Amino acid sequence: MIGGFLKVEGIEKSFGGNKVINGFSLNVSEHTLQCLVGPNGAGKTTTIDLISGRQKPDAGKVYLNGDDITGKGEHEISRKGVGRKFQIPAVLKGLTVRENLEVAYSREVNAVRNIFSMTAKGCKEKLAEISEQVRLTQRLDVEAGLLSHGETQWLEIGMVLMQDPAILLLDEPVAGMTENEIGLTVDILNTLKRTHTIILVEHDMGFVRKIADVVTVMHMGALLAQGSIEDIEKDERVRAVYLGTEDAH
Ligand SMILES: Nc1ncnc2c1ncn2[C@@H]1O[C@H](COP(=O)(O)OP(=O)(O)OP(=O)(O)O)[C@@H](O)[C@H]1O
Repeated sequence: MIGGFLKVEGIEKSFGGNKVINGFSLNVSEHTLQCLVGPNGAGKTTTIDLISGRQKPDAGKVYLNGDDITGKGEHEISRKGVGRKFQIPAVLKGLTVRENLEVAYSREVNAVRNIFSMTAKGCKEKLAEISEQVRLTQRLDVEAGLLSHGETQWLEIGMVLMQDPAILLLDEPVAGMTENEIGLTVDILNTLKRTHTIILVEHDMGFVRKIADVVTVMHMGALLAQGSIEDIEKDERVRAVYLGTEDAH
């Protein structure tokens, strides 16, 4: 499919009379990694909330592969293939990495599953493939509570992948990681984007430069600019909103 795998059209959201998303639109093509950047309070996380169903838009539309998912519940949107990883890990610390991945697989719900993947794989095969993708093959029998911060984040990505998402939403996945872990995350994401569609909220432009196919800049709940990282870094309007903030590195 060319373009428009996820379409957000003119969404709006207010909290207590304060309009934080103001007619924002987004168009994400299949098998691309699109980074959502912008200064603090620009509305990035709220946008992810509106796509994933955690919040409902006051106006506008959200389509996944042509299917109108606007205002639907979080679970229904998740079943339709929107996989979300939160900033705070939700792994079960007393279970091993393998068990966490198995639990994530069994959470996957009924007949609608695999709607986007033509070859439904068994849990074992899938677990082997995904643990390889998130660099945890050597750690499968380790208790999740003993993992490093970076490994915990990768396990969470793996758990979302076990549910066969059509699109993956990641909110600041490298926050708190070491340089080495960030480097490995770059490799993981650059491999994943060949087979997955990913929207990633990020502050660190150095990281964005290494992974993004398309960069979308939000400012005050609206689209400020969109393009390749080179275009974005040259854009005077983008420079102006980042000027004086520590995000611009
Ligand atoms: N549930 C909520 N209730 C009230 N205000 C909210 C709520 N969620 C977000 N906001 C406000 O909406 C605005 C946008 O917040 P949001 O978290 O989406 O921005 P962001 O671009 O992700 O910022 P950051 O980079 O700091 O995470 C902020 O002013 C925030 O305080």
